[in-house]
Amino acid sequence: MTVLVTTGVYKSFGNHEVLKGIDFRVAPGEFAAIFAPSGSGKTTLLNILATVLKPDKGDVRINGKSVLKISENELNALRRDYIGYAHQSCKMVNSLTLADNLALPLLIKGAPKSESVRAANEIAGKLGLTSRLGKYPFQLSFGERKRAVIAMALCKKPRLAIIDEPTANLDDSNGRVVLELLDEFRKGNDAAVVVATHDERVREYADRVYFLHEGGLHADAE
Ligand SMILES: Nc1ncnc2c1ncn2[C@@H]1O[C@H](COP(=O)(O)OP(=O)(O)OP(=O)(O)O)[C@@H](O)[C@H]1O
Repeated sequence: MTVLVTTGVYKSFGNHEVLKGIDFRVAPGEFAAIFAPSGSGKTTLLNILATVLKPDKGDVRINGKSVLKISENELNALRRDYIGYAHQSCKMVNSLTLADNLALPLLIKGAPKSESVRAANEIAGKLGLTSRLGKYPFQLSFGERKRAVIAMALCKKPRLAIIDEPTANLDDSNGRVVLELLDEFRKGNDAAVVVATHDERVREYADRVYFLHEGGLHADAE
């Protein structure tokens, strides 16, 4: 049983072939780490896994269905209910407080307001953001925004969480808090977690480690 499977995924921009036949899979409860040097196509790959970018060739199957063959409505439902994606750009809604940003994914999923607020408060507590809940995104540090977008990705309890550089912009101790939370999340929810990272500490948590190099995804030889 798998949450996500890609087969033979290719992606080019102009004549620059960035991904050259990516085969990847992740199962429920599994933590997969992709080590990727800057410019190797990490964001391109994560965007494809999260369904926000289409490959030129190959297939991406999520929850048993090819995301290239389902309707736009089904795709939106998949993104809303099944996938939590923390993109490296740390996008938040600038006109909403941190508390409202955190509650938003659950409200969009259709959860009652009380449940959304409770879940937002809970995850803010776990990530040391409680004192920042009333602040707007522009009032947050890079590290706080990083933790906020991870919280937004996880608070709706997706079956598939895709987190770009979970520990970037974080000090050692906050980085460790985030990695522990991701580990607890996948174990507690039988969810698949996929991260792209440069942080060697991620190896302690990952079931599978890959390298993205020259357009190919290679399993760790260790
Ligand atoms: N929309 C686009 N149009 C043209 N070229 C693009 C586009 N998106 C990415 N690229 C190119 O594809 C290559 C891989 O980009 P990508 O953003 O996936 O790299 P990355 O590994 O995430 O890098 P970084 O870690 O520095 O963000 C780069 O050479 C980039 O310039």
